[in-house]
Amino acid sequence: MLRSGALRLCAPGVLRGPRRSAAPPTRESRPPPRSFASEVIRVDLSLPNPSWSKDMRLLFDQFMKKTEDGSWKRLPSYKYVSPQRTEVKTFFPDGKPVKEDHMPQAQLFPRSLEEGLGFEYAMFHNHVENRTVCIFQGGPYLQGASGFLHGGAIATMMDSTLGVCALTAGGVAMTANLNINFRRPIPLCSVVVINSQLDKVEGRKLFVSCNVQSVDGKTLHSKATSLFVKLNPKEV
Ligand SMILES: CCCCCCCCCCCC(=O)SCCNC(=O)CCNC(=O)[C@H](O)C(C)(C)COP(=O)(O)OP(=O)(O)OC[C@H]1O[C@@H](n2cnc3c(N)ncnc32)[C@H](O)[C@@H]1OP(=O)(O)O
Repeated sequence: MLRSGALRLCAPGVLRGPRRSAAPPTRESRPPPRSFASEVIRVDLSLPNPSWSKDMRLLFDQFMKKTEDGSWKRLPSYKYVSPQRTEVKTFFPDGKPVKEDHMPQAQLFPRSLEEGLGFEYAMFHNHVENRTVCIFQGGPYLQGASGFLHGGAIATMMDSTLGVCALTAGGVAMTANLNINFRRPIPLCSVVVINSQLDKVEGRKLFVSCNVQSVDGKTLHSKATSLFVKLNPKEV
């Protein structure tokens, strides 16, 4: 009952079509060929698509209005991060470079599922206030308890939002610690707002926090505090 109720919130068409079956991967889900056109690689995925629900579109439009005076910026987002580099230097002296053969398959994890089925999101950043907001619609492939989002999927989006907040303020950094309290479950296919902020900087340490709320702001779904550590400049 709950499950079907939650799924009705999905935009029409999200659960239709070959995606439900064990059909072969679509062109979109296959690793890009080496000659993958750069315009395909550079598709900005933080723009509305047909899988977005009405709530998601309304929120997106509200935040786009906030970008008009320049205080907020929409952050573009891409699936393929470094597709044309054949060998990528890691940030660690003892880290092995990513091998040439793996790079065409490398995708940003939250962008790796098909449209509407996994993570649909857009982020906005306020440079003055050091805040990043993510509007997030979790699709049917992110189910944990029946009808609700998996905690790992929620953690992924919290980490990503906190990461963007920390990275935008401090440069290259990685999550050292992430402390989450899950307070209320998030119905599958519903939309939530992740509000993150930079709380404190101590040397290389960036302390950030966030909460996850329902669109109407009445339900606090989750809260987190996190530490990001800027990578040692000698190692970058
Ligand atoms: C283009 C697309 C973009 C897309 C952007 C998308 C953003 C996505 C973001 C996702 C980010 C991730 O998931 S990252 C993946 C998950 N994270 C990881 O795999 C990181 C693994 N951990 C590490 O590699 C390392 O521990 C580091 C880099 C975090 C820190 O190592 P380090 O550089 O050697 O620094 P270290 O000396 O240990 O610590 C520095 C200071 O931080 C403190 N510190 C370190 N760890 C902790 C800790 N857990 N809790 C408390 N304090 C800590 C130390 O006490 C020290 O304090 P003091 O003595 O100075 O006071």
